[in-house]
Amino acid sequence: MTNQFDLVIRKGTVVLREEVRQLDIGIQGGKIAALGENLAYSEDTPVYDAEHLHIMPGMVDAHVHFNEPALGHWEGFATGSAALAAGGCTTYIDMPLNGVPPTVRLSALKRKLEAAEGHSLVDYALWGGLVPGNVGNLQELAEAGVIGFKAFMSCPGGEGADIFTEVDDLTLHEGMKEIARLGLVLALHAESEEIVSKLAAQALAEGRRGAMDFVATRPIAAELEAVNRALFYAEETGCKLHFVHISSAEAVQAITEAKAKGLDVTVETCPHYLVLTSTDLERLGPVAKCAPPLRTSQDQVQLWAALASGQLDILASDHSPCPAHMKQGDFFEAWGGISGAQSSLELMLDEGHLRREVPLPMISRMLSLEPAKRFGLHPRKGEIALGADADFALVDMKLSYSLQGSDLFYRHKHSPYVGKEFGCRVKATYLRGTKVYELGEGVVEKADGIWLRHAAVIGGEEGG
Ligand SMILES: NC(=O)N[C@H]1NC(=O)NC1=O
Ligand SMILES: [Zn+2]
Repeated sequence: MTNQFDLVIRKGTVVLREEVRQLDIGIQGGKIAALGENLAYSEDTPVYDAEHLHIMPGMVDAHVHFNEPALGHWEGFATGSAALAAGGCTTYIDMPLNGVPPTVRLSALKRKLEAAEGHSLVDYALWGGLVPGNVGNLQELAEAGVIGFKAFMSCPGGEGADIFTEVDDLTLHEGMKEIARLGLVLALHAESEEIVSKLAAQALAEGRRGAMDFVATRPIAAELEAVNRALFYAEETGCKLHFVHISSAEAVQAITEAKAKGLDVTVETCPHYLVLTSTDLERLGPVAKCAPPLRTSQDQVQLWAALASGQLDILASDHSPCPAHMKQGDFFEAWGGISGAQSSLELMLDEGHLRREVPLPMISRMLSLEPAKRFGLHPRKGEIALGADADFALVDMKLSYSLQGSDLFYRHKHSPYVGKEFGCRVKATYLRGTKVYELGEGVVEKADGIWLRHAAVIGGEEGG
């Protein structure tokens, strides 16, 4: 019997949840309709020959900052999602800050959705924000379809009168109670404002403005203190937590212990903490400035060990772009945020799998499955399985290249990875069975990405 498929991706090395197998993938109506060793299909079926390629689930990047509305000249949905498509990412979750207004009330969510609609090349979900004064707005945001809330425990920086501000402890506590009631996850940027602001003031007063001076103002202790404080409130309130961009094995350990105690908490790190160090910050300049900052190579070894032992749940880019001129000047004035989203999957395959032999299903779990599950996008997104969306990154694991600025699809073509040698490369990306990127051809023109709401809250319906 032959099946009728819209497309067959033939003989790729497919990264499944627990194993890697050479399989054909039959796609019908944008979904994975068949997975098998020798699928039968009619002669006129379009076929993509993937015999020398690995097929990963499209990355689900739970942490990007696209700057619309209002700051689209930093990065917009069109350019940001094009970069993601080129990097093998098929779903992203946009953070509630670095656009104006920040996504902290329903009217702002509507502005965000208007900016995104018709401009995103891949699918997206949205975070709402928790800030002082908006605990009463969380319910309307949850009902409208945000997948969770994000709060900062240290000052986020940014522009505009309607700025995203860090939470005080009371807001954090009250917010957690409300978010627990709503059943969603609170994502936290965990650095102690008390510690980092005082250290920064001291450094500036003493005229210390270099890379290492900046790093010293945001020590691991500041991360660990904030993590422990938040865990205390989580235990009090029953709120589910997700710690974004954790930079130290010490903080990962504290979170692991909290999990063992039964707290519902997950931890994310970003490729830049695994690939770059504070020495690279000195060498590269503010293009590699982020918060928490890059750590030492010894810290990085420990973070890899934490990853290898299965203590990390999610890998996300924390793509926080800005115009190039904002990455000039001294380390305290320059924008804090790395443009890296296009490279996340390649970085993890290259540095994690090719160089350190982390198994592919494990990498894929952190890039795709866990974020999809944690934020209500699974089973539609996150893995290569029957019935799921046909979202794939097709990767040539032997194609090495040196990343050039001209390869980048960002609005501003700077990244700390320009000049880096990669041992593998994304060859093509498929979103719901449609090719959205192919190496050499670039990205498609048509922006067919749709807004995804939280599956458990809305029943898996896409928005509109
Ligand atoms: N405002 C903002 O995007 N901040 C992000 N940048 C960064 O390096 N860490 C962050 O949390
Ligand atoms: Zn961020």
